[in-house]
Amino acid sequence: MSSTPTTAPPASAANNGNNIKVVCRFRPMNRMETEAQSEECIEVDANSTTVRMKSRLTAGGGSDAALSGPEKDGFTFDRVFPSSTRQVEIFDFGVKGIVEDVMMGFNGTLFCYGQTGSGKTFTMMGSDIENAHMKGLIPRITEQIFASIATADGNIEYTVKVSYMEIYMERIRDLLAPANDNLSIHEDKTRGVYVKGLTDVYVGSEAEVYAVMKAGGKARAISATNMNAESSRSHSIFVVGIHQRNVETGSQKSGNLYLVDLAGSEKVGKTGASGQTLEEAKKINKSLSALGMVINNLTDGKSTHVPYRDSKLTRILQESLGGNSRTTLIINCSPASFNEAETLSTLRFGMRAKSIKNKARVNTEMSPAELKIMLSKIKGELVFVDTYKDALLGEVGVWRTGRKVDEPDWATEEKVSMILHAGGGSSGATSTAGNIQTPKRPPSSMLSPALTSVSGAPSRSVSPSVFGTGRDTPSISRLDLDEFLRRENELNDMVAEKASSIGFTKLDDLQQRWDKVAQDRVAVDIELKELKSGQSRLEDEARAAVTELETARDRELELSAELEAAKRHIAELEKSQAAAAADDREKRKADMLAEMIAKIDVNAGESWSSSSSKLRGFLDELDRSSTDAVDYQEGREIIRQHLTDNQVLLRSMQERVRRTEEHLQLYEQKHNDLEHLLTQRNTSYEELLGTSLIPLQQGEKQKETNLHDASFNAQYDSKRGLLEVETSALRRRLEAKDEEVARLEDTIDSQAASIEDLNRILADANAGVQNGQELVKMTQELERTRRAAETQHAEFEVMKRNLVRDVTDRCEKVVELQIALDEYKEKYRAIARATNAGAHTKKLQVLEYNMGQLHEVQRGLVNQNTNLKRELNAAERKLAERKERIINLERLVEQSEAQLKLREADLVRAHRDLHTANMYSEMAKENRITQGLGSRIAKPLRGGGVANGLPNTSLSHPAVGPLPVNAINRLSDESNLGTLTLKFAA
Ligand SMILES: Nc1ncnc2c1ncn2[C@@H]1O[C@H](COP(=O)(O)OP(=O)(O)OP(=O)(O)O)[C@@H](O)[C@H]1O
Repeated sequence: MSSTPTTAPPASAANNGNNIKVVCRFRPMNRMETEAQSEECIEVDANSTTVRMKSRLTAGGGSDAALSGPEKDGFTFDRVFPSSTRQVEIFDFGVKGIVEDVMMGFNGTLFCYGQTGSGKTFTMMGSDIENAHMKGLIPRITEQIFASIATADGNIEYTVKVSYMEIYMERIRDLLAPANDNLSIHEDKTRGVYVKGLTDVYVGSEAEVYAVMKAGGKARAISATNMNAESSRSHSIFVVGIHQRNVETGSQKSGNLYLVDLAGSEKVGKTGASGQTLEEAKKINKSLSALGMVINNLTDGKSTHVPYRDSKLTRILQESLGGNSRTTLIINCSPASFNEAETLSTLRFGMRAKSIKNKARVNTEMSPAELKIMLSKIKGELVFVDTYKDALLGEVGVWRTGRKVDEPDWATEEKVSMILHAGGGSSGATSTAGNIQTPKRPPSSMLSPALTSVSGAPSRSVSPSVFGTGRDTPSISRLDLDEFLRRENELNDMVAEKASSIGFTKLDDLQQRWDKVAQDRVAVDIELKELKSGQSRLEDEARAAVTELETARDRELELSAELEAAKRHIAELEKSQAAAAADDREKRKADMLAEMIAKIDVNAGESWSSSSSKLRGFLDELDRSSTDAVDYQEGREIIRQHLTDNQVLLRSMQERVRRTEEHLQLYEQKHNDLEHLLTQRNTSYEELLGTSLIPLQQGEKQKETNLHDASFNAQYDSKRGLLEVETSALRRRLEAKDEEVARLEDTIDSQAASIEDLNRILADANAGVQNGQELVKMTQELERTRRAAETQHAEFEVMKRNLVRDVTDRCEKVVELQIALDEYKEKYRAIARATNAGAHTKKLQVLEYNMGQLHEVQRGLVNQNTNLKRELNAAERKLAERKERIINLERLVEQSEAQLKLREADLVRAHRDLHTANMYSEMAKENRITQGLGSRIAKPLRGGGVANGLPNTSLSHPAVGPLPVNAINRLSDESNLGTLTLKFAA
């Protein structure tokens, strides 16, 4: 029986032609996106077919003008489902039609594409198969299939089989027999592309399908990434094959439904993939780019080659993309701005895929009767064509001989048809299935004008599943094609065998590596322990050093404070010493001055004061004598006495005047000397000027002379200025002295005058003792004298004060000099004392030395600490490397263990299969098959509807009788299959 695809339009193609149906689904924002405070970056149109990106990321420049195509107008799909969409809505819109098509004998594909964590698995499987709301598309598809069977024509017998595989790291793994992890892809004319050796499990109910799904799901490669706690690391493909046979006519149809959950494309930076997950990510991204390339080449209208063979995924999906399949693509996206770039890329992928055109056909196999009818029909057509051709050739032959064929004799289809009917030939239309007649060619005499026989049969079109697109190898002949496919399959087998044998050899290697790894691990553990103890020792040392350092720092701080206090104390002492010294200095100065002045007054001051006081006493007495009646005799004695005193005073004054005059003379002398010196200088200058003029007149060395002259003049001027200043100062002092002398002379004169007056008064007193009137006169005279004496006294006081001030100034200077000398002496003594290192200095020195020592210790400790830290870092680095190595080794060990477990499971399963097979072969031999058919045995289900289309509540098995419920118990013991809802008639 041959399979003949027919070209009836599929149910789901009503609105969509043969294009792939693309729906877009957005999931709700997840926790990571909410935490990143992402915003919704998309907006869906009211008609739910177009989605726009809100941001300007969609174009390079960002302005609206820079945008074009879908980036500007939005991405339009068959339907866009927002985040709030329920699973059932997706199913109703995107999937139901495909299942109907598959039930009609079409191939169907449903696949989910999108970035990692975008909800592909959620869409395909759902979060809970048993939850009516949360279950995904595959469970719903399963339900629909069995529901369809339940309502199908009772003459139709269905068999449903499922298989489950994944493409992990570019290897095809049978999820129902995970040990088969490197299956090869084959292709032949009738089956198209298929995976050789993939386990098929016949199922009779949804529960059985779920059990298979669960069993296979457990074997899937899943890892946790930053983006998804359960990220699929492989492309999974669940295949449901539905075969139907009309028990009356014997015609058969079959459709395969591919349910593909692609692994998510991922940016490794975001997912944080490393090590194994990084390798997986690379393979995933590679196969997804191959998928992208296939879609590009299918849709760009230019490419002549579609690279299906570039990856296992595209090779398996070859029929689904541009081939014999009804296909729905669900693109899953995140609505969050956090994943904007990925969403945009997914939308672009969906847009491209939308323009892929498929050529879906019903895969039907006719019954022998139908084939016979068709054969006879074709044969009749063949006879007609041959006859018509012969007639035409005959006519052509006539024309070629140059004769004419009249129009009524021209060969036409009608005539040929009439001739055939007249001759009893059949076009096949009259044949029946039971009585097929081969149409006979009419005798050539019936054909005009001459017939020649040329025969040929139309060739079968090339298998659409392989070359349906006419793109891959358009010119290849059928024989070449068969040879090519045969060879390719052989090679694929060889490759798979080789890979498996390598796998087994690897097992031994792995065992050895495991042993080595275990040994390494022990060594590493020991090393690790040593390192850890070394690390803790270092840490202890570091801690001790830190404590020591801290103590040293504290001590240093204490000492610093002590030093500061000592310095402060010294400064205060110095300050108070300086203040005391200043006080002392002032005091000493005052004392010395007083002493000096006292010395000076001993001679002059005292005599002046006593003379002054005596004079005052005399004057007082005079006053008294003017009022009281005084004894003239006594008065005369007193006056004489005063006179004598005054004469003594006068002599001393005269002596002083003489000394002053000597001084003056000395000054005069000095002045004259200076004047003389000045004159001499002037003379020498003039001489010099005279001698200097001669070379000037000679006109030679004019310049040097001028310069010399100028410098000489400058020197001279400055000297002269100095001398003049000195001279004028001397002059001023001379004048001051002159004035002083003049004043003294005046005083002396006035004193002399007063003495003369006194003498005269005395004489008068002596002469006119007896005359009272004379006494009065004398009193008046005395009064005058007294006043004059008072004036003199006052002047004398002024002079005395001036002299005293002058002397005091000089003494002050002397004293200051002496004090300075004393201070210098003291300093000298202090320096001497300092060189002897006094106790205080010693203490300071000790402190400073201690400080220096402490600094040294601190520096040492800091260095030690740095070294310790460096060592610690190195140790930690080493430790981290060891840890990483251990982790790698452990990972290797885990992988080896997993491989071993798989191999073991495989072995156990093989044993069990062998056992079961033996058992069934025994049972078959004894013709005692009553129950326990393995799930690899077909379990035909009869359509639940009656032939006239009315529903029938029982499904029947035509031959075997009641089918076992536990057909797939082998796959999942724990699955609660329940009782089959479909009945199988005996
Ligand atoms: N429409 C949705 N409603 C609610 N939760 C969803 C939806 N879509 C996805 N999720 C949740 O998001 C998480 C990731 O989804 P899922 O595992 O299906 O992503 P994925 O695309 O298959 O990722 P990967 O490619 O990494 O396998 C899951 O916890 C899932 O339950």
